[in-house]
Amino acid sequence: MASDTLHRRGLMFILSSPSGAGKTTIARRLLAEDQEIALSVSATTRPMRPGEVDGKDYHFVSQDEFDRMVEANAFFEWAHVFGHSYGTPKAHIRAGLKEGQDFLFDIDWQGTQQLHQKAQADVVRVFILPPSLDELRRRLIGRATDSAEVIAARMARAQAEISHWDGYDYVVVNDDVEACFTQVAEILRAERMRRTRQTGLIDFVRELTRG
Ligand SMILES: Nc1nc2c(ncn2[C@@H]2O[C@H](COP(=O)(O)OP(=O)(O)O)[C@@H](O)[C@H]2O)c(=O)[nH]1
Ligand SMILES: Nc1ncnc2c1ncn2[C@@H]1O[C@H](COP(=O)(O)OP(=O)(O)O)[C@@H](O)[C@H]1O
Repeated sequence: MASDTLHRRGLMFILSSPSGAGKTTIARRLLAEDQEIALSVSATTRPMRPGEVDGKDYHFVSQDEFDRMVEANAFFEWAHVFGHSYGTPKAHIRAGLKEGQDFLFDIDWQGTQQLHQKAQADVVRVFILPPSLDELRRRLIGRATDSAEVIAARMARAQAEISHWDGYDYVVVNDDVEACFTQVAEILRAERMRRTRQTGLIDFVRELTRG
């Protein structure tokens, strides 16, 4: 058996950042260019933004529906962010990981801590920083999806979110988007090669060294 065809477990690739630093941009690009990773589509109670698609970017649900999912233990983790509820549905993820499917999670630091506690060996945590707070504000304004109040609230939260940077395995500054994307893609590539994920390696090495 060639070593590059060995079976491996899927990994949980988490991207977090202060709002506006560019994680959605990087995540969409990764999903478009890498056929082996699928988005973990979160449920949220926040209103849909122009350009977003229900079921693709998020499952947009009412607060009642969200509360029912919490009751039914349907989430891996969930948290309140900017006055709305966000949660990672369990469905498909566990089975997918076993079959070698990688999942991308665009979740905040609270969700990252919870996933890491539950599935440490499968989790890779990447934090994206903006080059400056001024540039972060420019990006939030330039994105033109939020009111002035919402932008102010996101800016007010930015420093608190950045303070969680040391709870991540990798930290990447998104100054030039191409350079940032390349770094994130390289992290993913290297993490896939980790010995502990190569579940077929034990048999391969046994075969290799027999006799
Ligand atoms: N804990 C947790 N956080 C989430 C989840 N889905 C999204 N988030 C986070 O919620 C925050 C707000 O997301 P969003 O409303 O899409 O705005 P964004 O900051 O512009 O991406 C971001 O930090 C997301 O990473 C989830 O399922 N769980
Ligand atoms: N490296 C970059 N340079 C300039 N603008 C960027 C860069 N990365 C992302 N943006 C822009 O900044 C805005 C916020 O990015 P987005 O991906 O929505 O951030 P987040 O998901 O972290 O809130 C978007 O309009 C996006 O096009």
